[in-house]
Amino acid sequence: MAEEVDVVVVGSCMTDLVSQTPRLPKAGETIHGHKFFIGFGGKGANQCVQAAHLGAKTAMVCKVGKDFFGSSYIQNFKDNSICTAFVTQTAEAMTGAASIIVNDAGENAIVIVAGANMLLGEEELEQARSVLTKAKVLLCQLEVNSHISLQALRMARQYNVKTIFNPAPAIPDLHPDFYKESDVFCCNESEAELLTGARVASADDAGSAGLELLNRGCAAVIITLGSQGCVVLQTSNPNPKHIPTAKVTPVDTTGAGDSFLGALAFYMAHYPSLPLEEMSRRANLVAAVSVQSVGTQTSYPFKKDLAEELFLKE
Ligand SMILES: Nc1ncnc2c1ncn2[C@@H]1O[C@H](COP(=O)(O)OP(=O)(O)OP(=O)(O)O)[C@@H](O)[C@H]1O
Repeated sequence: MAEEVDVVVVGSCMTDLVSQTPRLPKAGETIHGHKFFIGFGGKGANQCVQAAHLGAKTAMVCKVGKDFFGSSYIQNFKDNSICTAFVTQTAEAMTGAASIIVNDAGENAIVIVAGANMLLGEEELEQARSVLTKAKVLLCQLEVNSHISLQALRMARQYNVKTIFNPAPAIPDLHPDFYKESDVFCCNESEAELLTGARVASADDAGSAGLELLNRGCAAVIITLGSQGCVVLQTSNPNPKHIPTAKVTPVDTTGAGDSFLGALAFYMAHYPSLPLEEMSRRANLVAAVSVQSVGTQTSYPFKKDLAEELFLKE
């Protein structure tokens, strides 16, 4: 099993509990909503699911609660052909959950309880060592303890596994080694702003912020720009390259960034000789499909839904 995995994600799982209401309740108030649904989310799991939908052999290293949500999440991974050998269940905390209220105007109020995600520890990383050090790509974010993400990146790098780090949700005092351990450091505009202190409102701004991040020691930087696609910079070619995405009518952009990252991991694992700009162009097009339907993981396209040109060797 371990030898077969292309993409390993060390990261989070969250159950989204979504209520749709006419308006957001005030403190102490009870109101009636008109719809409730449960979704599978969490940045780590989302990215893993997108990579799997494109055909990558994936494994998730994460922790869920010994509860109904944790067991359902494990089944969700299995349904998406993701290896669950390194998904552990704990009785010490509940599965991570996001309680989301969305009003008719599309505004929301969200409470996230990271729960079991924060209990993912060094022991679980050690148990996953065999798979993590033999994979082609490791993908990490910041929805688990940051020292676990950093340790996973270090472990992968020692074995020449390509690393993608997504500093989300962003923290202002990011450990400097995160840059050095990243083959690709990929963030969105607001994360780039927080990390550099500079405003990022255009592709040009993203180029300048990207250069600053690149100078902190990563091999490449990608800043995603929503409907404007992304900007790519590499130490081998530090001139920022703006890569536009498809012009589409978005229906729900939730999780677009995770779709992009999952797709990028797939391309780095399956087509390692493609230039990073070309991988980013294709990841843009995959994410552009995801914004055209509702939901997060449920909006992520499969290989069969996409143009053949996205799977050409060059
Ligand atoms: N309106 C859009 N039209 C086309 N592509 C889009 C659109 N929004 C997002 N994308 C695609 O998704 C990628 C990631 O989007 P974005 O930069 O908004 O990430 P994000 O802010 O992390 O998203 P989210 O927080 O919603 O997951 C973009 O680089 C682009 O390829």
